[in-house]
Amino acid sequence: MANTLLPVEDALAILLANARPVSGTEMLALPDADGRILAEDILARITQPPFSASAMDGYAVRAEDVETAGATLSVIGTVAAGQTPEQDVIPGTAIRIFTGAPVPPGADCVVIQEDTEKRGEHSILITEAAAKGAHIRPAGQDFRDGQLLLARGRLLDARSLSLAAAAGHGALPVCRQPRIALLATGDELVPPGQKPGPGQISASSGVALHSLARMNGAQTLDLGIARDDAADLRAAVDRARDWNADVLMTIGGASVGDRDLVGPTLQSIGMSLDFWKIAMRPGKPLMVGNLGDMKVLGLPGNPVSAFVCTLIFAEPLIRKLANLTPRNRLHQAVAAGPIEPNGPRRHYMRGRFTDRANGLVEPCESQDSSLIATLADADCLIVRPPGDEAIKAGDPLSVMMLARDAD
Ligand SMILES: Nc1nc2c(c(=O)[nH]1)N[C@H]1C(S)=C(S)[C@@H](COP(=O)(O)OP(=O)(O)OC[C@H]3O[C@@H](n4cnc5c(N)ncnc54)[C@H](O)[C@@H]3O)O[C@H]1N2
Ligand code: MOO
Repeated sequence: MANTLLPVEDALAILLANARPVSGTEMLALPDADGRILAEDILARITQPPFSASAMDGYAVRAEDVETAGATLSVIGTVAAGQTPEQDVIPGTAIRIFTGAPVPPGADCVVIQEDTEKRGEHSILITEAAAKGAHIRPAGQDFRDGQLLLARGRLLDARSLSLAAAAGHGALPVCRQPRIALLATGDELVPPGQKPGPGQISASSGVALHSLARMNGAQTLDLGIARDDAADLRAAVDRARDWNADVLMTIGGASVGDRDLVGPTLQSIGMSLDFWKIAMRPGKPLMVGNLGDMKVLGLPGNPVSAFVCTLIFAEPLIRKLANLTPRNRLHQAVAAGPIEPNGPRRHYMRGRFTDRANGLVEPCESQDSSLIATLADADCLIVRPPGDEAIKAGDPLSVMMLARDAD
C-alpha cells in the first residue's frame, strides 16, 4: 500500500470497517447528560399531569350550570397550584381556581375569570357560556406512568432532558464517550502562549483536534508535545494507554524525513501500523494502526493537512465510536469565477462565499497547507475530484461547510 495513492473513499471505508461503537454506560445528572447518547429506553415514572389541572385562572364549575350565560354561582372556596381541593363543587357553586391547580371533585369545566363578573363578596355572574371540559388538562394528557418516552440511541438535548425531568428522572444512563488522546510531535514546537525561540513555532493543531473531537462526542486527553526522540514518544504512548484511550491521534512525523520517528517508534513497541498515502490534498500521508484495543491515527504535520485529515477521517471515525449518526457537511454551491483544473489527488480547497444568498464560492488565494489564517477565514472546503476539469463561473461545486454547526 506504501507506493500507491489510496482513494479517499477506500481509506475511509477501511478505517470505519474496523471501528465499533465503544461499550459501557454511565449515569449522569440531567445537566451533565446534555449532548450525550441515551444508553437505555426511558419510561415515564409518573403520569403527567398527575391530576386533572386547570389551564387558566378562573372558576371551577359544573358544566350544566354554565351551558348558557346568566347563571349566578356562589363561590365556596379557592384552590391554587400546589394545593389540594378541600370541597366538592355542587350544583349552583363554583370554586376559585388558578392555573396548574387540581380541579376539585364535582367540577368538569373551568370558566375563565374574564367571562365572569363579581356579584358581592361570595358570588359571580357567568357572562359567557362554557362547555364541559373547557380549560381542563386531564390527568395523563401529556404521558402516563410506564409509557416509553425516549428511545435508546437518542442524542440528548434541551427538549429530551426536559421530558426526562418531567417524567421523574434526575439522572440518565448514557453511552461512554470515546477517549481520544492527542499528541503533537516535533522539536520545533512550543505550547500555545509560549514565545517561540529561534527555529521554533507554536503547536497550533492540538487545540483544533481537541475542538473537533469534542464536537463529535469524544473526551480528549492532551498529551502535549513529544520531542523527536523515541523515549519521549514512548512515554507519551504509555500515558495514552494508561488513560485507556480508544484512539491516539498524533500530529506530525508522518512523512519520510529522517526525523519522522513516530511510525518506527510505535512499531518498535508492537504497534501494527500502515502507512497510507492518500489521493488527497492537503493531507497525503496518514498512519493508521492498532496497539491492542487502541487505534492510532497519525496525521500529517502541516496544520491544514492535519485539520482536513481530521475532518475527513477522524470525524466519521469518532462519530461511529460515539454512537452518533454520520455528519453530512457536503452542500452544493456555485463557482463565483474560473478555477484551474485539478491534479490526480482530490483537492480540498479552502473557499469563501462571495455571495452567500446565491451560494457563490471562490477558492482562497493561496492553498499552501501551512496557512492557518486562511483556514480560519474560510467558510468551506471546495471538493475537487481527482482529474477534475477547469471550472467556469456558474458551474456547480461540492463544498464541505466548516462552521461548528455545519451539517
Ligand atoms: N520529501 C518529501 N517531503 C515531504 C512529503 C513527501 O511526500 N516527500 N510530504 C509533505 C507533506 S504533503 C506533508 S503534509 C508533510 C507531512 O510531514 P510530517 O507529518 O512528517 O510533518 P512534520 O514534518 O512533522 O511537520 C510538517 C510541518 O508542520 C508543522 N507542524 C507539525 N506539528 C505541528 C503542530 N502540532 N502545530 C503546528 N504546526 C505543526 C511542522 O513544524 C512543519 O512545518 O511533509 C511534507 N514533506
Ligand atoms: O498533503 Mo501535505 O498535507 O500537502 O501538506
